[in-house]
Amino acid sequence: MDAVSLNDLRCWQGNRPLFAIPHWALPQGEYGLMSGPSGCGKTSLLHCIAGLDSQFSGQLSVNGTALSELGQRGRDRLRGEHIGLIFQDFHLLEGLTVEDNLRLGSWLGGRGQSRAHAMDWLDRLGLSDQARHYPNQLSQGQKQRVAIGRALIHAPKLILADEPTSALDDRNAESVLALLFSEAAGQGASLLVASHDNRIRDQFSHRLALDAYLAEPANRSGQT
Ligand SMILES: Nc1ncnc2c1ncn2[C@@H]1O[C@H](COP(=O)(O)OP(=O)(O)OP(=O)(O)O)[C@@H](O)[C@H]1O
Repeated sequence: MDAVSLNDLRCWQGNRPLFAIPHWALPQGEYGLMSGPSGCGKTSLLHCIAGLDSQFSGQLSVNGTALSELGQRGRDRLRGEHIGLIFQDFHLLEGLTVEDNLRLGSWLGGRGQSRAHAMDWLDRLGLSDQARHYPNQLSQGQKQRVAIGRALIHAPKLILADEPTSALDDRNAESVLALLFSEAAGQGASLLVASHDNRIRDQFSHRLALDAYLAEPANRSGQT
């Protein structure tokens, strides 16, 4: 079974078609990179896969479940239980400490909100000293790590990461990517990263280049 399967998938923003993908799949347990220029629709597609956006037609399946057959509540449940989404702008809750952002992620994912579990994660993320800090007291790299921890603390089977390295220098980009790979491997999860960061391209064996499928100019075909 594939972690993500797209067939004859068309996505829109409002009335504007973004792209049409004849077929693409990410096998379970593997790592994929979705690339394409700014504004081509990478975030839109990640949000469709996560069940946050339903502006698509065709078939989009996550771990064998067709999203079009689920209502909003079913998509929310699928995301809560099986998907970890790392937003491009982190979306950390500014009024909560780092520790409480993680505990909230654990609770939303149905894993309770144990302090020990959150502290264990903060240790793995190298953020134990920042447990009582608020997001506005963190660097970009630290915020990225909190966002990763919050998305992964409930052990999702599919990890979706939106531009996780683009705002980071080489050293931080490398360490964030290493963290994503090691956590995905440790949890037996599949990983789909959306990025136009060419530094990370060669590290993925499965690639979806959205440039090949843009609605305008006319579609070309091709899976890289
Ligand atoms: N809420 C929205 N309302 C209207 N248009 C939107 C909205 N969100 C995105 N768009 C438009 O949809 C298109 C795709 O946006 P999207 O954010 O998915 O692209 P992207 O490839 O992720 O871009 P980037 O690499 O810059 O993050 C863009 O042209 C954008 O302007």
